[in-house]
Amino acid sequence: MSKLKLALQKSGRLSEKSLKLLEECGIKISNGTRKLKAVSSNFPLEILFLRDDDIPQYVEQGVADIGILGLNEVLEQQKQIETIQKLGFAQCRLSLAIPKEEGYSGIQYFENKKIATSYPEILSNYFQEKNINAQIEKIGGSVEIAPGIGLSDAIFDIISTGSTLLTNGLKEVEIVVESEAVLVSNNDLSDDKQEILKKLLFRINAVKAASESKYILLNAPNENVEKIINILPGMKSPTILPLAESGWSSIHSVIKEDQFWEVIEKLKNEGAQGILVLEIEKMIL
Ligand SMILES: Nc1ncnc2c1ncn2[C@@H]1O[C@H](COP(=O)(O)OP(=O)(O)OP(=O)(O)O)[C@@H](O)[C@H]1O
Ligand SMILES: O=P(O)(O)OC[C@H]1O[C@H](OP(=O)(O)OP(=O)(O)O)[C@H](O)[C@@H]1O
Ligand SMILES: [Mg+2]
Repeated sequence: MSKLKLALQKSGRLSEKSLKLLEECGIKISNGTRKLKAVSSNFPLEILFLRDDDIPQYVEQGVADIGILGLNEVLEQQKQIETIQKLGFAQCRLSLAIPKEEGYSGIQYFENKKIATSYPEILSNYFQEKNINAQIEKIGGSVEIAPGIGLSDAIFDIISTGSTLLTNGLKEVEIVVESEAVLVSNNDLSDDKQEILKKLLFRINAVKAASESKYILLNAPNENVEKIINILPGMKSPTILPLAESGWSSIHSVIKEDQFWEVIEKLKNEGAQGILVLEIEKMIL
């Protein structure tokens, strides 16, 4: 039976979380992660550990069938591969940043300026779109240091917390790309490999949905149940069970992580008590 070949970053920002995702999908990797190749003992998957920059090329050529890497790298390399799923980790953005003491009134600032970046393709496309003529200086890393040493006027690089910018006396002025880890695939997978990919995606989606949601239980006086149900979005509709104490009900539902605090606030205002919030391990929609 054929195996699906998955390329992961060998070591770096994506490695640990990529392996954790596989683990949460119930996929065991038998011979450790130190080697450059590993196989799963309970899923038809073979794993190749590579530099993340090499993944698009290997997936395009079919050396690997699928891969996990940052959307930023996928967009920069423009290979003939398909981006099939956002994975919800390694969130960052590709932004333009300038020395913090400089005034900034808009994208025209960059006209005739020199910008250091490891993402020249994305940046030159962006400037072309905005009709800006600028000089792009490609460098491999430590981009934030470039203005400070007189190599460039500005930078275009990855920002997450902004602390690297701060340390180097820079400020973010334009967000160009919002990025996160994605799953990419070769364009011509065989039918049996597509079947395996479908099974893998089913598991990934269950893990992802669960991590984006919480299970909520609360008690409420019966006369407020109607109002509370309207606040809870839920998967279908909430479960309502009578409490031993008459006139009270227990309500169970699922809420989205990003609506969480707002929903809790409203529930309390409608008389909800004993609110419990639980992690969900897997969620099959
Ligand atoms: N500060 C950050 N916060 C969140 N995600 C980040 C951050 N920095 C980078 N990333 C994401 O993680 C990916 C890998 O980053 P990393 O720094 O490990 O890459 P690398 O140095 O190119 O590694 P490699 O040695 O494999 O080529 C980036 O392409 C980006 O998508
Ligand atoms: O906004 P921040 O949270 O400070 O993150 C941004 C920094 O993170 C990445 O570098 P990383 O720390 O991975 O080191 P690297 O330059 O060796 O890749 C990126 O290249 C930025 O320099
Ligand atoms: Mg790299």
